[in-house]
Amino acid sequence: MNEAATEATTMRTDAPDHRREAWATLQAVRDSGPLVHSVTNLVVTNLTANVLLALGASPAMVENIEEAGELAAAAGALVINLGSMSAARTEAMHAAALAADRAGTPWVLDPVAVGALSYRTGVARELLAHRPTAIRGNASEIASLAGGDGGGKGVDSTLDSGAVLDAARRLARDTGAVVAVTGRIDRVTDGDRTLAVENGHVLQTRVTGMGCSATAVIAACLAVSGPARLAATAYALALFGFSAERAARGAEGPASFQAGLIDSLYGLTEAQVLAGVRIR
Ligand SMILES: Nc1ncnc2c1ncn2[C@@H]1O[C@H](COP(=O)(O)OP(=O)(O)OP(=O)(O)O)[C@@H](O)[C@H]1O
Ligand SMILES: Cc1ncsc1CCO
Ligand SMILES: [Mg+2]
Repeated sequence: MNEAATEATTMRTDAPDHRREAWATLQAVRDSGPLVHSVTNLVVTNLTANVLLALGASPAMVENIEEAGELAAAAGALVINLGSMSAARTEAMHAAALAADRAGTPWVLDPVAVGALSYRTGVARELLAHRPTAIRGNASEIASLAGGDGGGKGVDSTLDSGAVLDAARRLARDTGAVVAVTGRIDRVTDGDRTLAVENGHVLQTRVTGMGCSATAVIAACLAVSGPARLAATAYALALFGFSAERAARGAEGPASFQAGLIDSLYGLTEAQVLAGVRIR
């Protein structure tokens, strides 16, 4: 065998089979039904709970200071989403993230509109002290959280995910978190390795809370994944994006698309995942 052929064989042998692993991750969520605790925003709470149920996880939205830490310690994973802020929610976010870190509960930060609004930008930076397992945001949010000028229009991005890859890698190295930048192509990095997830549909930009729901799916996958956190984050985004592609085929517009996405996640089969997941 010549050198090039040997290398190709080695690469094939060493490369994880992302499609099979993505299916195994979905099966693990369905089998174990992890409890996913969310401190999230007022817009997306119901959608996020229904996405998690369709996936096979068990959602609980608890955001009062008296209970947030207790649940975070007991849960399989935690989401902290900055979409709706108040002094009381900030306190509950800190209590939940602190408890998760102490208990070893994987937790995911969704830095909604960070960069666009200064109060929550400060809160997001403080929350990093509780060592998030993953951070998922759009390109403007991730660039801003990494310390740059990310722009942003309220909760929407004004940048492309590919344009902020260096910032994402830096944020991952600085925090120890897996960083996922979503957009047409999702980029997932641990600061060293980077995966690109090519699943998704443009209709996702016409329904609120698609990013927030993607964050919750990441949390559910991290609850069952063990140490392979970079891959689990990419699988979550691929499963969610592929479900969106399937839903878009039968949709008449954003409303039927949203309903179809929940149905599509619920019904995903092994054959569909093996044919549809696109990660490189
Ligand atoms: N142009 C696009 N084509 C395909 N998929 C997309 C596109 N834009 C976003 N997505 C997908 O939509 C989901 C949400 O990503 P997005 O970056 O829009 O999040 P977000 O801005 O945080 O959303 P929100 O704040 O409304 O929850 C991801 O799964 C992503 O892959
Ligand atoms: C529209 C909106 N406003 C605050 S949070 C949210 C949901 C999408 O991030
Ligand atoms: Mg968002």
